Amino acid sequence: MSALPYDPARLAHCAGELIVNIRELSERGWTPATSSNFSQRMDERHVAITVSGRDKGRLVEDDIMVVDLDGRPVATDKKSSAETLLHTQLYKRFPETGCVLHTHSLVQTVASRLYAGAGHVHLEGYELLKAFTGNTTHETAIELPVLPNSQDMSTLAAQVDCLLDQQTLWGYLIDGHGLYAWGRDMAEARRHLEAFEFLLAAELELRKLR
Ligand SMILES: CSCCC(=O)C(=O)COP(=O)(O)O
Ligand SMILES: [Zn+2]
Repeated sequence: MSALPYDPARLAHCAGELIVNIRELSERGWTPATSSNFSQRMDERHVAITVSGRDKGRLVEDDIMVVDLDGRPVATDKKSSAETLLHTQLYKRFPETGCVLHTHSLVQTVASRLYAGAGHVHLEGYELLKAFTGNTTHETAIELPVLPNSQDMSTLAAQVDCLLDQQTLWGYLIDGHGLYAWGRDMAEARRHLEAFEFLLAAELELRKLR
């Protein structure tokens, strides 16, 4: 009988799924220099999340820890991601959210710089917009928000909350920093992350050609 407030088998399952997926994203160069962080919901009150400062391409099971929905470590003295609050705010707000992925690819970072002034990236007319849950046609548009960066996670989380009050979102950029994307499970969050990456790359390519 475990004295832990969560199911350790569920943590092991989440850690396994996170590590495999993070390694694949890392191999694409999306997690340079220990950047990026990742999480999965374990149950109504617990989230499995990456430990802060680890090389995300070389994670082992011990690099995944548990926090509650307020971002407090549970039954561990490990330090969770510096950006834990940006994950837990989504789990707290949306019971259906099952996975949050944050990466620092070159495309995401360059796009965040170029579109910070506008405050969003307008993505329209692409077949790949159908990768976002809820979209059934290319004849649609998405405004991907670009938030000013901050070392104060409460400031950033408040800005995200403001956006979520106004619109349905599957992701946002932070200026000079990277991309957050999420979904109901790993497969959906990854599809959203990969779609944003592709669409941002397409927009950057078009800007070069125009
Ligand atoms: C060296 S990257 C700076 C921090 C960051 O943006 C990031 O994504 C990684 O932080 P963590 O604490 O989750 O390792
Ligand atoms: Zn980051």
